[in-house]
Amino acid sequence: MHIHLYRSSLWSKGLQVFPVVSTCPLTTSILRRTFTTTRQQYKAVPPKPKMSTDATTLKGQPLDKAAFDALMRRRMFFTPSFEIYGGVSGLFDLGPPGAALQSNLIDTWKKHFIIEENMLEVDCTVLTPHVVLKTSGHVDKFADWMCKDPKTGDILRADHFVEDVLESRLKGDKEARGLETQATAQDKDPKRAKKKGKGEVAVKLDDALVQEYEEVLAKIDNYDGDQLGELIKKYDLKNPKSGLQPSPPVAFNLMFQTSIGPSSNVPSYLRPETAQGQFMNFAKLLEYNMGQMPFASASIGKSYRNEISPRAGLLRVREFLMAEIEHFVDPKGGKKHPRFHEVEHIELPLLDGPTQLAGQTTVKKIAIGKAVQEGIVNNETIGYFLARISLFVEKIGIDMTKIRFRQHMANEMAHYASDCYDLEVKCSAGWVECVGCADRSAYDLAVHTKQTGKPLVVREQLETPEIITSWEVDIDKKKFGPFFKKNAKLVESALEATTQDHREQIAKALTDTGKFSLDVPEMGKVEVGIDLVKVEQKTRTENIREYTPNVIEPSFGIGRLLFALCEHNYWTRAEEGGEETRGVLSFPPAMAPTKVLIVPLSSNDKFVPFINELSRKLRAAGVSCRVDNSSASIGKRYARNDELGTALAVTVDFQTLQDNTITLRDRDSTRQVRADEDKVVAAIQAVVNGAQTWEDVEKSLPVFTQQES
Ligand SMILES: Nc1ncnc2c1ncn2[C@@H]1O[C@H](COP(=O)(O)OP(=O)(O)OP(=O)(O)O)[C@@H](O)[C@H]1O
Repeated sequence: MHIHLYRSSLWSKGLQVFPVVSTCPLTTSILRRTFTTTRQQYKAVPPKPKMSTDATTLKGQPLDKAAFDALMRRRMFFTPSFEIYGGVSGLFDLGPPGAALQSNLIDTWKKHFIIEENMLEVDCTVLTPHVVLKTSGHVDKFADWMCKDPKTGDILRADHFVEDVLESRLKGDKEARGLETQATAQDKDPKRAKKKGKGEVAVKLDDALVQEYEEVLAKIDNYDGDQLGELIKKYDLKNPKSGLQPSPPVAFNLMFQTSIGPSSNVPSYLRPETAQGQFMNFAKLLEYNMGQMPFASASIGKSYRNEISPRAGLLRVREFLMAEIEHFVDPKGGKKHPRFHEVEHIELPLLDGPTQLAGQTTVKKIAIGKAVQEGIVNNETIGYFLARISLFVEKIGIDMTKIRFRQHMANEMAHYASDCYDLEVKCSAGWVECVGCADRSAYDLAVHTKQTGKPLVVREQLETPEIITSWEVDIDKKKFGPFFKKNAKLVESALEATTQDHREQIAKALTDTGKFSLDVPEMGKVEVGIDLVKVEQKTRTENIREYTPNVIEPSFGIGRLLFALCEHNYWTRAEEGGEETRGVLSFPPAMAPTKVLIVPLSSNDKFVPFINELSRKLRAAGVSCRVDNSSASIGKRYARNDELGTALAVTVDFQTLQDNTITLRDRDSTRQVRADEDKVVAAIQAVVNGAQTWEDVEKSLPVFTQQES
């Protein structure tokens, strides 16, 4: 979650733009596992210690990252795009289970947000003209800091570079201290122990320096380019590849530029977020909503960012799916939310800005109602969405002990935002921002209104009329038109878009000098005389209140959630006393890529009509199923599907042909029940739609015991 800092801290700075091309074929490692075992013998076992990392699996085992990654590739959850040509860094395709998991995630998202909150879903274009993104500030300011290795030419994202080197030094310090303790305990010379470390990796640091590094890392998102440059110099941070300090950080704009049409004269970009399309349609959406406020629009679609250093699989890529909500709210009255009372009791793990500024990462568990009351969260609407985000990630199966809501620090926050909390999820790659939830204030609607002269505002009938005093622009059309000729409309639009403060300044300039200077976006500075325009303060009675709504924006990265979901639901089991372990992905049934595996005992033709009929019934019930009639043993077929996260398995055997009974197996416990086909189909439906758990099924249908080998 480093981009916001640099992007936001660049809002007021000039940028240099560097093209970055990076290709990096991804290696594929495949772990083959074979086993024969019985269902009673399965149990969670830790993987071989040499492969362990700090991260843990669903069952608290140390995460065997290599085995997890191999499973993701082997079962084709996702795969590098264009791999037969060597791949392109930061581009991935989803395979069948990954695509199905993504569909289920989106489906749950739509139900949880769009349907539950009556949001207005839109689907806007990816291609976005230059003027839109220039106005929104992205052309000038949507950038990260990058530096270059003077010898190897490596392009490094500056904050990642600082972070990586400091973390590696801290790791080395820990190792050196560990070795020292070990050596002291064994009454050996600690210096000898230290030598066991590799270069920088096992060097003991001063206690004060350790504290300094930890403080820098705690607020790594809070530094701008100059400050990152200073850190590189101060701590003499070197690229391990060359042993040299990289060049001072410069800003790199992350948008992909293109042009629309054959003449290439309409510059445009691939959108870096879906939000702008929603803002473009604000006035029509408000009308569609019959002028009623508050309301929210929502959009699911691809966004594109030319990331400096894509890494960690799906976590930082150059093309990704976003699900974004723009909730439009009246800024008057503290941005209350009509349904806040429904969520105010929900406790959320919050890491607020002041805690981070103090160099700490302590999370406070606090009811969202209290957090809003105490001002830890700025307003009810943002609080409401934080709670709803938390309920959503719980529903899809994220491990709730591995989440936190981290507030942006003042420097990190975009200048238009009054508050911003990210949902961060702990993965093997550390804490990863999966959802941003920002209060974008009136910024976007106001800048687009100013640029286009189209009022993106709400007009509200007032119960009691208001007496308003305001600065009004009075144009002498007879002189104005002939004076500005074809540019008259442009100058008039720029005048109409001026704020009250600006008009007051114009009035003063007219009184003092008889003229004023006006910025017209398409023309630059234009001088206007008092003979053409007057600006005076007038008083009127208003029956209508006009305001620009504020926007609260929950913004979800679907790929990051998908990856976190896989990691959090992964664990391994093995036969008792055996060496072999196998992966299981324990997704909640509603998220499972395939709900049911159908396994005929053998390839005997007699099973075919029954299997066809069972598949038809399951499909008719809206339950996805796959038949595995391969020649592998039943145990192997189950194992393959445990790795795919398939929630349930039905076995069809010779007894089925006699009495129409089938067995139903639960992926997580490997336990089975046996009952009449219709009863099993009903149980499957109940488990998949969340009406029953496996325990409920075992209470209502006879338990069945059989070997899985
Ligand atoms: N390069 C990326 N790859 C995958 N997902 C991304 C990427 N950039 C952003 N996202 C997702 O989109 C969401 C909203 O985008 P936002 O602009 O808030 O991210 P960000 O703060 O720029 O992220 P980061 O700081 O990690 O680059 C993020 O929470 C994240 O889930």
